[in-house]
Amino acid sequence: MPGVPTISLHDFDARRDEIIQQLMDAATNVGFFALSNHSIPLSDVQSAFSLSREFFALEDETKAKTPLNGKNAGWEKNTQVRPSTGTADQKESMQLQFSRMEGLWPSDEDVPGFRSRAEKFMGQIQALLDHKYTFPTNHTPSQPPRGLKDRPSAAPLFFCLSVKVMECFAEGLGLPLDTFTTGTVSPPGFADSQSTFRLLHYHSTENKIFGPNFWRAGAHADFDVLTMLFQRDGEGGLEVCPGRKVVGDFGMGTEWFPVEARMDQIVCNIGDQLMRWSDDRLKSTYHRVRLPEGSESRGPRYSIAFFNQARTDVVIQGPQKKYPPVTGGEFIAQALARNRMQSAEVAQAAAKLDADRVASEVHFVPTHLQAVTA
Ligand SMILES: O=C(O)CCC(=O)C(=O)O
Ligand SMILES: [Fe+2]
Repeated sequence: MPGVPTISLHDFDARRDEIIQQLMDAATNVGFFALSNHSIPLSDVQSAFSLSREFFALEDETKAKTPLNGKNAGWEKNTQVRPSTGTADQKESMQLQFSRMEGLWPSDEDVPGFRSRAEKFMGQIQALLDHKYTFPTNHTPSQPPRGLKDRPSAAPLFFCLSVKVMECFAEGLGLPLDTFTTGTVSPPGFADSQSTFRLLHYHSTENKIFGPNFWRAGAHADFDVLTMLFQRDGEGGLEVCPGRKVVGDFGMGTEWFPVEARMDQIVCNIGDQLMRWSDDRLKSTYHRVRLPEGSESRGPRYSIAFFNQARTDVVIQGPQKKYPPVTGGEFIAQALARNRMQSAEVAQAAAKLDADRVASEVHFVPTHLQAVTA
């Protein structure tokens, strides 16, 4: 696929140095890459999509029993307005987290086994750290890099996929190996994780006519450390715009590359938190999901995203101290405030220009990454 390299994780331990090099190249130049031969079996990805389809097939009134809360979990439909468009994304989504989910799990009567099925898959992407794996929440980037062999033996870590990849980035940047992993993964008993698992359902566009500025997901960059996205074969539409530094607001007017939709690969992108944590070396990149065009299927599109987020109290600061320190909680709060202001301005301006272009139900609801007060 042009623009977005595919990186194979086969023989991970033996090829670790080569993989780190490839990840660093992709993250530095494109901000996006697809992982093949990763550790998550295809049958488990298929099961996760079955879970998603079972949930979204419920009546809206049933899904509304677990509405999007102020803490970034729950269900929303047609409410996410991107600052880049001023219109609502043509989708519904269900967001889940590792903690603070009281009253937000769909019941077994509505979707049998929803919680255990979701948590099993979430754990395959990002598991909880073993309780012995205790690191200070405030990392000191001046610490010398620690290699794999130096991991304290009393600190075993479940080798889930996101930990593997984030350790590679830490090592590639010359930071302590656990910088982004203990920075994002909570030990048991801690409710400070902000990582978010998001099931997405983009509506069928059969017999629908849209104005010029409607998108399945308007152009945006993610706020997190690392996003991992699962797609179904042939359900395309995701596009990326590499080169954030050289493009104008929201990456408009420059070249967009399609990303192939393959269920056997995981599309990953660097988010704003990792860009800042790396003093801008790794690039958070604009992306969007367009509506079907021409002879393409007008059917629905399902995708699943996992956002690896900095924990609320972890300090994000790069080794060169290019930016002042900020905690994971503050970072999200600031990003949301900016988003909210821009969304409101853009929606207002668009409404003045052409009222029909702004869906009547549009109102701002916090995006998938929301400030969390522990
Ligand atoms: O569904 C997709 O392909 C992308 C979703 C996305 O970019 C997001 O939710 O941040
Ligand atoms: Fe995104």
